Amino acid sequence: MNILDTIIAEKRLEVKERKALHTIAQLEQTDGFRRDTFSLAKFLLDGTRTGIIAEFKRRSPSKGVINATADVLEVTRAYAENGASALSVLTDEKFFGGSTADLVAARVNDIPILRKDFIIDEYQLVEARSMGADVILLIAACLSPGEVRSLAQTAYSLGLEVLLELHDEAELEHVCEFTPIVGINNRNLKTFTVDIERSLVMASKLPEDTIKVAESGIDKVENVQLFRDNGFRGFLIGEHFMKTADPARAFREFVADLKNFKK
Ligand SMILES: O=C(O)c1ccccc1NCC(=O)[C@H](O)[C@H](O)COP(=O)(O)O
Repeated sequence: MNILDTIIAEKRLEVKERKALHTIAQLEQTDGFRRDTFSLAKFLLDGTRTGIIAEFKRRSPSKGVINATADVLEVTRAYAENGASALSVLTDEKFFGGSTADLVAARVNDIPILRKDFIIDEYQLVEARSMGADVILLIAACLSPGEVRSLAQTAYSLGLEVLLELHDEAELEHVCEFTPIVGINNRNLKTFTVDIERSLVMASKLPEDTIKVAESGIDKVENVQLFRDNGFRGFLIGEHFMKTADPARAFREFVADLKNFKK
């Protein structure tokens, strides 16, 4: 069993437990359902921001503890105020040290928030809306094409957008009319190897009007520029900021370098 299989097996148990705590009807009564959601597609396409989807990630299966002390409010505010197009907030506790509370805290920011978790059940979509998310992640490596289609359609009916994550050519069959935003994960989630070229290889294989997002292993402004040159509008970056003692500062410096690089 690889790490992704382990995470999904745990997630099935977790979702079962969470369903016993709150019914869907109860979640639908929460504040999250009374707000208008922000559109990730619009924020990525409008060109006034960096395209960076800045991630708040405390730890990961591949790296262990990344940052044990970072404050979610301070870091996500700095991301939002300095040009992030969206936030990605881990809500998985067991493997990433995230929580619902982290996403709720980040909701003070007026930019789209991706609930970064392992979505396998419609109940998690209702939870995502309830906690204040605007976008959910669907990972092709742990869902069938039919499951992606069904979950994505339900997400849109709840006012949520979808970031569909692919890694290789075999997963292209997961793309459907409900997944206009597609991320290419440069990290193989089964082996943890990172190959920044993955996004480039996959770019030309996606439908032409896809809003393309490069994910993982991005630690240089040169990477972002190369992805931009190849038609990418979004860049999901976590560890490069979170591994430092001051992720807010690391983000500001990265954005400044990116602006200078363009000149
Ligand atoms: O990062 C891991 O170890 C991992 C393991 C299993 C499933 C998912 C995993 N990571 C999720 C991601 O791909 C990243 O959090 C995201 O793309 C940001 O990547 P990075 O900039 O390299 O932190």
